[in-house]
Amino acid sequence: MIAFDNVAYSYGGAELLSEVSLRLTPGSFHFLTGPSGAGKSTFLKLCYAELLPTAGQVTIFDREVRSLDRDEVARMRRRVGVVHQDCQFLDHLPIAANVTLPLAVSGRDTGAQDLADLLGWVGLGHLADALPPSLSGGERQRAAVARAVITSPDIVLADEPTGNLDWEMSLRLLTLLVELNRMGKTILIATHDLNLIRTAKQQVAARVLRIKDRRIQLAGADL
Ligand SMILES: Nc1ncnc2c1ncn2[C@@H]1O[C@H](COP(=O)(O)OP(=O)(O)OP(=O)(O)O)[C@@H](O)[C@H]1O
Repeated sequence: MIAFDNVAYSYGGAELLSEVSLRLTPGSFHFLTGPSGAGKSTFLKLCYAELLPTAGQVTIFDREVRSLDRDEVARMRRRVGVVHQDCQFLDHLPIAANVTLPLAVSGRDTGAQDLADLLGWVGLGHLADALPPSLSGGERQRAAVARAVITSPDIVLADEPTGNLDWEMSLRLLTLLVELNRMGKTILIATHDLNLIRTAKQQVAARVLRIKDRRIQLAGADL
């Protein structure tokens, strides 16, 4: 589904990531962990061609990312839902409009019932008309999950989705991501939160990737 072959990435200076070779297979559940500044967000951006590797090959849905033209990148991105670290909502639009934005920009519509079902699933049915600044951190993150999955993506990437949440809210968010995985979606979550990883591993066969010394390795069972 996503394959890295001997990938390196540098923002211009020294390499941040080197010799990264790994596969995210369909239906898998991965965490990505590592110290602040290690390159977790950068790795996620390589997974949806927001960044192109400076060496090696990244293949998404069987296509090497450098071979994709602009339309093909746009089509590929509809199959990858991203929960961004800072949510990035349009504050003047209600939550319902923010959540459906990825469909609206590609000229598609959402059935009212589908939208109501989706907002109900993330526990925001009562906040469809609310503006983003009035939501709590946990509500914003759940809206971000709804927005990431409105296009029915095959893969969901989440960048520190529980970063500012208390434990109860973190668990609620984790439950949504585990449910998505049970629906067959491939999940990758970048997080510092080792408790979240341990809790997830009791619910799902999650594997843990760790960035260390610019390489990404599969962590042992100790996590
Ligand atoms: N656009 C950019 N230009 C130059 N350097 C960048 C850019 N984006 C990120 N970096 C640097 O690359 C390094 C890795 O950043 P990245 O955001 O991928 O790390 P991270 O592991 O996600 O960190 P955190 O856990 O703090 O979010 C950092 O040192 C960062 O300052």
